[in-house]
Amino acid sequence: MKLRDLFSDDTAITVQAAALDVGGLAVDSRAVKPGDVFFALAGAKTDGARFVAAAIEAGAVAVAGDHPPAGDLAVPFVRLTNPRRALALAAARMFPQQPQTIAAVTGTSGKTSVAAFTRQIWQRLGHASASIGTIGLVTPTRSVYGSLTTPDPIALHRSLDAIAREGVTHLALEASSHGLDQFRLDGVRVAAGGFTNLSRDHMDYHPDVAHYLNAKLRLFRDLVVDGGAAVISADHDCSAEVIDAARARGLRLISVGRNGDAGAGIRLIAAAVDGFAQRLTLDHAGRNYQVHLPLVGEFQIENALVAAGLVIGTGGDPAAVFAALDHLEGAPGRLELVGERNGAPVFVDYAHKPDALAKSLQALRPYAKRKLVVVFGAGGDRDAGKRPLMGAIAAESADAVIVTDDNPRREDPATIRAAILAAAPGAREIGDRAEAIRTAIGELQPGDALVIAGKGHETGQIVGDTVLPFSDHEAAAAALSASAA
Ligand SMILES: CC(=O)N[C@H]1[C@@H](OP(=O)(O)OP(=O)(O)OC[C@H]2O[C@@H](n3ccc(=O)[nH]c3=O)[C@H](O)[C@@H]2O)O[C@H](CO)[C@@H](O)[C@@H]1O[C@H](C)C(=O)N[C@@H](C)C(=O)N[C@H](CCC(=O)O)C(=O)O
Ligand SMILES: Nc1ncnc2c1ncn2[C@@H]1O[C@H](COP(=O)(O)OP(=O)(O)OP(=O)(O)O)[C@@H](O)[C@H]1O
Ligand SMILES: N[C@H](CCC[C@H](N)C(=O)O)C(=O)O
Ligand SMILES: [Mg+2]
Repeated sequence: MKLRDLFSDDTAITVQAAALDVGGLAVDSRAVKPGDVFFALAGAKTDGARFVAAAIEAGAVAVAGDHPPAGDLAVPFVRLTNPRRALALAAARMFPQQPQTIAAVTGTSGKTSVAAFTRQIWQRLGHASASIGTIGLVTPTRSVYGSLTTPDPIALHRSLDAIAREGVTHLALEASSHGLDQFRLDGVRVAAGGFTNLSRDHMDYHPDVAHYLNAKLRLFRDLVVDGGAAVISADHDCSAEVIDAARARGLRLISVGRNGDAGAGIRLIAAAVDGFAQRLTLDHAGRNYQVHLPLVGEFQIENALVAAGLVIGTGGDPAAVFAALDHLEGAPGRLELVGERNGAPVFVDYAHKPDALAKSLQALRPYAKRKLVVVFGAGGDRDAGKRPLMGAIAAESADAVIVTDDNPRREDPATIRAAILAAAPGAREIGDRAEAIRTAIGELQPGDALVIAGKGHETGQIVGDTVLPFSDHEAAAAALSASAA
């Protein structure tokens, strides 16, 4: 590919540079291969411009960025006003194939679940379907774990091209606020955007909630294609603002939930817990549908309806879509029932932020006739403000609380636990997560319910820079079999 072909026509490039052959794109000097264009990006920790010499040394044939690096440059420099966006658009040109139908979902909680549900519904409707997000890339034939919820644009466009060539026609993507803010999804042809909810998260990255919401609104303002669909949960304080953003673009609005529009949207008329499932009555386009949703947790109704809306908004037959909800499987580690002791159910959940923890405990209350027990912690090198909030929520909504470690990273784990414990009177402290899980399971009595929150699908405990193998699923299984012996 020629350098010229990577950029929009209004990008100034000398005639000589325009004809350069380009082999690939790189944002990290350590990943540059001979023939690559190096994008020097100013980041949260450092400035890519500092690594231009290293990139050229590694074989970069051109450098792109918003300011030329100091000193003489041995290769052409392409000046860009928005290098992160230009990078994503260049990646879309370098990896041109995409699944025909792409839906993206944002919101503080529920993205992974909605992406998984959307993939499952499409699959049941007969489409080769994939999802990309926190649990990685999942296609009909393979599952590949990735470290980011929304991958960097080079990795993302490479994956889109690869799965399209493998025959995947439908893709559900998670759009994180970091991903939207950093233009990681630009260049993706998004046919439908989904929005679940907004609560406190990532306050270590976004200066305030307005900035956080604005990042999420980029999905509707900038990314969904003209004439595309906007599927918005209508039951929250922020819903009206999101709906306004979608309307301003003239997108086809599908509002869902108790306040959803029963015409174009999906209105939840009634919901009742039925064992580890829920019975729903829905109205859509003048018809009434009965659904048996095989999932625990009221919040999963929101996720299922957003997913249904995304499939309907991209052409799915409503009756087939609602019938497919009866077969949904939860994403791994999202209020997943992993076993029971003395008749008390044990769940693994990914609640690692205040609202998710509140919703998770609220969802499990009907299953705890005696004590609702929670084991959780909070991540190091992440928003410290959420720690006391989560402590207070646990103390208020659970009957027994064990505070433990959850990826302390470079922070002192005891300090993190202390911040939670200060707001959770009566809570016990057991730093070692396996021991905390063993203790909680060992104490379960008939009528209790336990949720082990915060790590969900994760398979490691990050201590310092080391990832120690750890899985709540395995720790719970070991404790359950030990207590049964
Ligand atoms: C804070 C953040 O989001 N950082 C992302 C951002 O990095 P950055 O540009 O700020 O990085 P930086 O370290 O300041 O470096 C600046 C530039 O110098 C380059 N560099 C640096 C060192 C070097 O030797 N050579 C070199 O070229 C870097 O590659 C980078 O381009 O852009 C990178 C490329 O896209 C991302 O990999 C990186 O994600 C980091 C690893 C991260 O941990 N992000 C998390 C917080 C994140 O994005 N999370 C969200 C939400 C999760 C959720 O709630 O579900 C996600 O989507 O996963
Ligand atoms: N619609 C919802 N409303 C409130 N809480 C939810 C909702 N959906 C899921 N949760 C809670 O949030 C946790 C994470 O759910 P999920 O992984 O689907 O969301 P996510 O937005 O992808 O989260 P993350 O940003 O951490 O990847 C669940 O385990 C549950 O505790
Ligand atoms: N994507 C989120 C996941 C947090 C999961 C939790 N287990 C933690 O480590 O805090 C983050 O990186 O902030
Ligand atoms: Mg996720």
